[in-house]
Amino acid sequence: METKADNMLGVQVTKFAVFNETEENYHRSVHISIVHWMSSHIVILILLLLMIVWFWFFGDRDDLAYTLAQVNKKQSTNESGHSVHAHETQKDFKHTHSQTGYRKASVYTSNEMVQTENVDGDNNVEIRTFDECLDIFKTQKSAEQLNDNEVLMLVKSNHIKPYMLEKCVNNPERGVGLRRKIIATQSNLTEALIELPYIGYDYSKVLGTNCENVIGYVAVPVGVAGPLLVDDAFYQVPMATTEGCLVASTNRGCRALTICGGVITKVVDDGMTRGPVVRFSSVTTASEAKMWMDNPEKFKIIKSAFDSTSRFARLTKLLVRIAGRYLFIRFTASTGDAMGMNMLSKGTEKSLKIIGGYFPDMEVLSLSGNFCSDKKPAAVNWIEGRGKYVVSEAIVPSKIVTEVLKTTVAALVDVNISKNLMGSAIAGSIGGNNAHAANIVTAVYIATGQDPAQNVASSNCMTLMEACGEDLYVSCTMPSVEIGTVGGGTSLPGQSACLEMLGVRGANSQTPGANAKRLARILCATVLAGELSLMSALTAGHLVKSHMIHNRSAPSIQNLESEPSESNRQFTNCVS
Ligand SMILES: CC(C)(COP(=O)([O-])OP(=O)([O-])OC[C@H]1O[C@@H](n2cnc3c(N)ncnc32)[C@H](O)[C@@H]1OP(=O)([O-])[O-])[C@@H](O)C(=O)NCCC(=O)NCCSC(=O)C[C@@](C)(O)CC(=O)[O-]
Ligand SMILES: NC(=O)C1=CN([C@@H]2O[C@H](COP(=O)(O)OP(=O)(O)OC[C@H]3O[C@@H](n4cnc5c(N)ncnc54)[C@H](OP(=O)(O)O)[C@@H]3O)[C@@H](O)[C@H]2O)C=CC1
Repeated sequence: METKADNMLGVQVTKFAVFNETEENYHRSVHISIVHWMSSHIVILILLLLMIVWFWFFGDRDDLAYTLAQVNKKQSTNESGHSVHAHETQKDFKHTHSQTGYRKASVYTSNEMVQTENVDGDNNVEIRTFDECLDIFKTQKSAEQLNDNEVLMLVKSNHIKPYMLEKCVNNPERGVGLRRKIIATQSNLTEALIELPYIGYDYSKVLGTNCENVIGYVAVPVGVAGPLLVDDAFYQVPMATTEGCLVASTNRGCRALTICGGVITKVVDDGMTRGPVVRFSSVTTASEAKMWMDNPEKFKIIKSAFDSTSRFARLTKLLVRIAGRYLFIRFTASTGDAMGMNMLSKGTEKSLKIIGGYFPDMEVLSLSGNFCSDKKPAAVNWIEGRGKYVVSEAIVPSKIVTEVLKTTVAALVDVNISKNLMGSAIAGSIGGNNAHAANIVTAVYIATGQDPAQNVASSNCMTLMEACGEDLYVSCTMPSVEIGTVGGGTSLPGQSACLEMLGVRGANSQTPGANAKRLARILCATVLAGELSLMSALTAGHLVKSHMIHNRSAPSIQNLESEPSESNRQFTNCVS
């Protein structure tokens, strides 16, 4: 018979309860167990030391730092009953390996990312008096020398605005961490924030450019579609998405297009727009002002004011519409490599001041009067264009249509007419004569730091398919691609890496605007790839099957269903 008992060291001591066992025998068995326990731990320690030495010389030290931090964390969790102060641990990572702060952040477990477990600050750190802290803050004009508790005290007393924390402590990441503590306490969000990472991001690039009141960042997976042959150059196109199947599909389109000799693209027009609304005292002065602005000589006066606001923005056109005593003036300008919305706003404001000098009764109601039209569905962008006006085309041999796309030329042409032309007409669509241009536009926009809200007009697209002998002629026309390689989110670390992949990062020093145009061409060619693949899947009846495989096999989704359907089970089994 055998029983087990736990001793104080946590070692399980096996005690043989024999009826005639003596006290001495029992003590001997305890000693033997302790010696066994110690020797096995010594062996583990030696192995650990050998691993450290190996990693130090041959391995990725960053991973080693991570492993050691895990061990430390476990120890301190055991000792204190709660997790270690993650901030310190992760700060060490950043110093160990400059590039890894960013990389490691994505593999932190929930507990390592949490900055809110001690929401009132560090209780072990001494706090100076309120007056002392305020005096330091005021004389140094900075809260850098104050500890977290002291900074939080000044926030509570309204001496530091929570949205100014980064500036006040002169440390963007510390500022973000402090803000998380504040909102965790105020709004009881400690648990909610656990899985929102914030460590290891270069917030110095964000401040004043991309986001305010920052509490972290959301990671989006980036897939790659390619190689795609566009105008005799090969590209690997980054796509940030959470829609399983989208990258696979675009990749299939890229494969078909690249085998068949690639895509030809052209940018046929280029001009970002801003359309203010102004009001006059009567239709008489409003119409006089319209005629004045339509006069090419007067246009020169407006242009000179507009162009003075930027080294790159150049006014090319004015489109003036009258509605009673209101005028809607659509300013169009080329904007170099920038998408150009800030530039257009700046130039338009200056121009309106000049126009106001000639028409004193003109009242500027709003710098944006929705005639631009930015981030809203509008026919004006479809008809007049906005940003880059791009077209792409390819001829796909019938053999590739059959072998790579698993369909036929006739079926594609047929479904393109009934779905993308007739179906969109029936739906009353404007700019939506396509299958899923928005899918590709949005994924590339998120990856490359474009303004994702501009997927509205940027996704305007007409997909055309025709039989060309036995082969397929396919084209995409996109009149309003709002895109840039400088400004906005394009200089953030991950986003600029994606632009670099395409060879279009930043400003083109020789020909300003060439990088943005190239990016627009690559986008239009990638849309063509996406259109080709989805249209093929639809004609072949493969849409649902492929989404069950690529879009629904994560365990998290399966757990949502108590009883998986027969088809789900079938496809999940297929994948595993
Ligand atoms: C999923 C496929 C591509 C399978 O398509 P398939 O032909 O069965 O795949 P395959 O295994 O024969 O591979 C063919 C090629 O596809 C690519 N490919 C294949 N698998 C992968 C993968 N895992 N990762 C990367 N690339 C992949 C790859 O290029 C591969 O070539 P290979 O390199 O093997 O020689 C196909 O069924 C498909 O394209 N389905 C359509 C899915 C789609 O386009 N979804 C988009 C979203 S739908 C939507 O949101 C819009 C909608 C539908 O509502 C709009 C509307 O109203 O129309
Ligand atoms: N204000 C608004 O109405 C709206 C703003 N936005 C936001 O606007 C931002 C984008 O504005 P945008 O005007 O594109 O960018 P920016 O505001 O960043 O302006 C671009 C800056 O880059 C400079 N620059 C340097 N090299 C070049 C080059 N080769 N080509 C063009 N510019 C160059 C420009 O110089 P210079 O100073 O000489 O012009 C300018 O200062 C995004 O964050 C977007 O989300 C979006 C919609 C509306």
